[in-house]
Amino acid sequence: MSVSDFELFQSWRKVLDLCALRPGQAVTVLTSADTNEQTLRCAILAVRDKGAIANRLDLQPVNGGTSLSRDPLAYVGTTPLTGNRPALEMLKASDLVLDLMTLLFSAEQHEILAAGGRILLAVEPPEVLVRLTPTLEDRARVLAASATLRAARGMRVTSAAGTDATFALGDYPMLEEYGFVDRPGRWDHWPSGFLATWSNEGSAEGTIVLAPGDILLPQKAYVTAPVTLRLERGYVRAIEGGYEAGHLKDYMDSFGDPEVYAVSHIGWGLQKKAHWSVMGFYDREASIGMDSRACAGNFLWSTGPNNEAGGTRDTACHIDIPMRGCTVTLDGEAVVVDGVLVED
Ligand SMILES: O=c1ccc(O)c[nH]1
Repeated sequence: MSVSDFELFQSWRKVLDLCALRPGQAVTVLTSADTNEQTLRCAILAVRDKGAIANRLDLQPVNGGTSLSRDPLAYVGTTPLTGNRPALEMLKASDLVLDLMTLLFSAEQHEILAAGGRILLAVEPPEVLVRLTPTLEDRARVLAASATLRAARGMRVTSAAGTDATFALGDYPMLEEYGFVDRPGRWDHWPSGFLATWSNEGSAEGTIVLAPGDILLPQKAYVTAPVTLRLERGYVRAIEGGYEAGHLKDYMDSFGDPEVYAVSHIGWGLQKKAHWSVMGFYDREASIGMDSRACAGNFLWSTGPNNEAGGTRDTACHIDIPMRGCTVTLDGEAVVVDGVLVED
């Protein structure tokens, strides 16, 4: 059900406080055809309430006639900023960009961050934003886990369903998502609360078995029967199973790009306010499924691009796969056991 403007305004104010937005700074709210009007309205009110400048940059949508899904994370890499230098320069000149459109996995996002910009993505429904308003405790939990992951040289994931996969670590930076952007050059996503990195190129090996209840995004599907993915030398080399395996393969093959089968970011959920069940209550297009990506104790892995981590692979197909009931170890030390976070 809906939240009031006042509730969403209050959440925006908390988030902008956590972003250390100061009076007189320039904020650009980036919008397009699918931007939620209430989120936009309350964001601008909160920016003005902080005494900052509130600009809006509305761009024409792209990819709609190419993508097979309306989910903004289903077709990544090209955005309304691609080839749009005037718009890019406005965002690079802003102290804070509130992305209500979705720039994730784009070269333009990197150019803005490299110029010292800050970008906060916020495209979930207003009630999800309010329910998952970030806190300093979320940041503390993500950064503590990040210190452990940064020091690790290997990740192993196992499950009762038959998953046993290994990934070498160390070549890529951390993807620390806690819901606000507290320093220049940082991107984050509200709502979130998870940690990831990329496995060293060519190192992902083993078998991942999706068990009933594991999730495919952007399909927004809980798989109902086992789907087995064979990993060799950093790529998914085979997808075995029933209808859901075929549907996943058909969708990935539709891009006509072998790079879609590369293993992308790997990590685990740390958000205790996020719930596995939420996706089942939403129409497929009503949410991008951040509860599934962030809920504490999941193993979240993905396929496709690595440009977000400074790599050169910018394939447009990105699949996120949050799994339950996994055990995740880093150099032999467990951070998740049977789908439950190991708490210090
Ligand atoms: O916040 C996000 C969302 C999707 C993704 O693949 C990474 N981070």
